[in-house]
Amino acid sequence: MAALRQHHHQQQQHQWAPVSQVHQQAAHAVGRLLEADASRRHGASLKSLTLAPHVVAKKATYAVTCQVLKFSRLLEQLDAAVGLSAVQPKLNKYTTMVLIYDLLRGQALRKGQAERAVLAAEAELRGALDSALQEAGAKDMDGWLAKQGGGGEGGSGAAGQGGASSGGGGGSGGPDVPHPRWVRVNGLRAAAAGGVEGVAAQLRDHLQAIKKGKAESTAPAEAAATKKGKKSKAAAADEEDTDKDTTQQEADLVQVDALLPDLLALPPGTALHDHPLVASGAVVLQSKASCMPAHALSPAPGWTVVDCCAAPGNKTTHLAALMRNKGRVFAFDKDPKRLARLKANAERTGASIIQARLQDFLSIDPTDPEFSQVRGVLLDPSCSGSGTTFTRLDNLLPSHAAAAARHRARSSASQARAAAAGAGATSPAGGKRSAQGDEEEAEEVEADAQQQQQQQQQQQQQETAAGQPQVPSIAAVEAAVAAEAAGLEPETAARVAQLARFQASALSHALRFPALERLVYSTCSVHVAENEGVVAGALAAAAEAGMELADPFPAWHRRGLPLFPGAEKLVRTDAYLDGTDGFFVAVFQRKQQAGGGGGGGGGQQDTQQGGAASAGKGKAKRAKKKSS
Ligand SMILES: C[S@@+](CC[C@H](N)C(=O)[O-])C[C@H]1O[C@@H](n2cnc3c(N)ncnc32)[C@H](O)[C@@H]1O
Repeated sequence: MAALRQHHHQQQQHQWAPVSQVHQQAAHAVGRLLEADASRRHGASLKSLTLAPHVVAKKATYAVTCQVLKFSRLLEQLDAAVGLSAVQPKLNKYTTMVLIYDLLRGQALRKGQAERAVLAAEAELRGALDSALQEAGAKDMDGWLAKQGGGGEGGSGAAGQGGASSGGGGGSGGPDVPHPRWVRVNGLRAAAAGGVEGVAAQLRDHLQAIKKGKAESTAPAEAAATKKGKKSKAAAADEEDTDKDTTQQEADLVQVDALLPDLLALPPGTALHDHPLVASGAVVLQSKASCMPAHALSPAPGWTVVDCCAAPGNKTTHLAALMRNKGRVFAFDKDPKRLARLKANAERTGASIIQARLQDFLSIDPTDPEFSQVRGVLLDPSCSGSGTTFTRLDNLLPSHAAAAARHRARSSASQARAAAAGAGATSPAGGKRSAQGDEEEAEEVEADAQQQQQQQQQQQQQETAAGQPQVPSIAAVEAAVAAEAAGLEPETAARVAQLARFQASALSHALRFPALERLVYSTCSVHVAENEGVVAGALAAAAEAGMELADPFPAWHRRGLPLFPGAEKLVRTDAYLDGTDGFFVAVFQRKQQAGGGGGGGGGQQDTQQGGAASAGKGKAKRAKKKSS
């Protein structure tokens, strides 16, 4: 502390120089993320803060931010122990954390007086680190992290930078296999590039050029040996085999997705933000999950479609592309900034049939004559975003570490109880609430929910066997939602419940378009409350409107939770297993009428849309008559 005070005194003689730009950017991102996390707000993601176009040295900024977040509690502890940000008024807390991290683990601190201020406290910081590690029973910082049970970076790799990084799971927070870089080929702009195949070929060339550049810079000795003709026969044979492998690898670099024909998978972490195909709108950086809803709606060219909560318009522009810019897409959003982004995206992607409207979707009247021809509706409302945790790297934030620790504690407590029960032991608490009361209560609710769900399923089976009509069971869904809420942080549970209420109102509103043939409801949430819960709540209204659930992707393997009949038609994706964000898609389509002909959109759905168009038209006419 004495050295620090002296340094601080000297500092006051000089003008304060700013910290280096990477440190500054990382500190800004760390501050935003930690503050949002502390107040349980769902703000900007780590990637959007560190890989945004205005960020310089994105890779370094991203890497430092990830590391500082992983060690944030330790870094805060060290800052508090030494009193760095307290003594140095111009060193804010987050800058200090970034600089301490770089001092202890990262690159040597050189630039700027802020860095020098931290350097002046190096001995004290190292002393504080030793004490903190000792207290945690860890040998080093990695050991400290392991003791916290965290550190998984979730396949971050060199995300967004440097070509074909393979990334890596690296801990408990993420899957072993990182997500591919998904890109959607935009048919409205990709013709000049040769369509899907042409774009794939260009992207392959791009990746190979990056690879070649890297290889040349990393293997000068090999290159020199080859030039001088020093290759042995064995080496030449090896090279031939390698060439064959390379051809295969080159083809594998960019693959057309098996489910969605306009989607390409590139190696994880491929940086394309500045690629000309992206700038021209021929390629849209959009994940596989996010591309599912437009395909699930599968609007035919000429349809009138409503995108209820549309901005920034990834799915809206996708709809326009599938409709080949024929027909009309009403795009509503109540956020002016986001709607401005939608308009810019529509412009860039050449989606000219979009009518962007700054309006609360719940305030529009679906029976207004203006909407009498609406045949397709896409509802992708605000949601908790819990399926994007992995992509957003939220697992690096303290609240997630705490939730994971609680989850582990719960699991080991129940294992211990199961073991005790197996040995015929009785609870030492003797029926009273133990210190783990809250955890146990949550487990009891969960067990209760499971029991109710089983009873419900048995009842349904009996009813089916007895030939009774199947009434969708809401009780099982309610039980699952309650069990889920019990396992969440109270603030998160309240937020999810509030979102689910909005989603339910939006869905019932969306079902009111008189000529509706097909409706897609989607979220990037993994919560039952926002997914199966919302759909189950709308089944009665949907049936009244003549709509029923349909399966948009019969070939897709992951389904809705089996909480009610028809849930097998719902589509889910799992961020840890499916190479894309956790996502949910439900499709309602107009019930087929006996003898009805083919309806509108094409796509992969399991049932024809026969009769839907004419039924819709009849309804639309009636609505028009009524309103005039
Ligand atoms: C999940 S985002 C939509 C993402 C969009 N579908 C895409 O793919 O780019 C949800 C959007 O709903 C908007 N929103 C929320 N409540 C709304 C309401 N009542 N009416 C219209 N838009 C709303 C938010 O402003 C936000 O832009």
